[in-house]
Amino acid sequence: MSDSVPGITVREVSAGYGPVRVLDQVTAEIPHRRVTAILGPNGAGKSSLLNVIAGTLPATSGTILGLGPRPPAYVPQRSEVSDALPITVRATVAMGRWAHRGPWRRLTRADRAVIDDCLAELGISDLAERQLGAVSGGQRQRALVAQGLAQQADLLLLDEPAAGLDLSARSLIDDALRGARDRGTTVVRVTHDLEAAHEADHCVLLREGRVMAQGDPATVLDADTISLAWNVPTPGRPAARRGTPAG
Ligand SMILES: Nc1ncnc2c1ncn2[C@@H]1O[C@H](COP(=O)(O)OP(=O)(O)OP(=O)(O)O)[C@@H](O)[C@H]1O
Repeated sequence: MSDSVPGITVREVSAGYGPVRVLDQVTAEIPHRRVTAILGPNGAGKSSLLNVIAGTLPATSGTILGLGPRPPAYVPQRSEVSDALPITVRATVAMGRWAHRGPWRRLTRADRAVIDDCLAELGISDLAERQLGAVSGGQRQRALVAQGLAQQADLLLLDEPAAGLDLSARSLIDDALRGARDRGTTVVRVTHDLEAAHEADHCVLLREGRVMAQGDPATVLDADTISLAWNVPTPGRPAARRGTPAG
């Protein structure tokens, strides 16, 4: 990796909900100024790990090293955002500037330029004056990603930003995340999509609250690892059995 700046280190982090532990001694590297995909089967703990990094789910043990002084931008799953909010698409994206301005301060010309750029980057400029509740789910999702980008944070965390989107919307989001990376942002996205994980610079594969593998997606995501993680058969071979040690 050409970048010598240290990334974020998740060190032996455990976390859960009440007495239930859903992350168990997770140790992972998040390289600086790269796109990292967190992937794994349903319930593996992906969102929980993202929330621990975001600081919204406390770790019961372990530490996160290398977080900068500025708060991260966090883009929630679409399902967590009400579509009944009486707010336009533009105002939704403009909220991303609050981190810089506070909610009641007037937007500057520079803020408006950032908002316009983010709307354009996600292909939703023509929807800017529509109510958030009056655009499609996929368009709303893009507005949330645009809001995250508009924060211009050092660390951008996204929980399944492309879930349920069509091919062209997915590729807009992939391009936008790579653009943010190229401008110096560290991007972490939760995904179910193996293709999106392959597009990332780095991946962390979780299963049952533990890191199963991490590193370069082309190396990590081989057919045997995928088969073991999701408990599905490798083509031409019987399914790997749950809990069976590799090899
Ligand atoms: N608020 C909560 N209260 C109690 N348990 C929770 C809560 N949120 C998640 N869990 C549990 O924690 C575990 C990990 O959930 P998490 O959402 O982190 O997994 P995930 O890998 O993101 O799953 P998915 O792919 O289904 O979105 C699951 O067993 C889930 O049921």
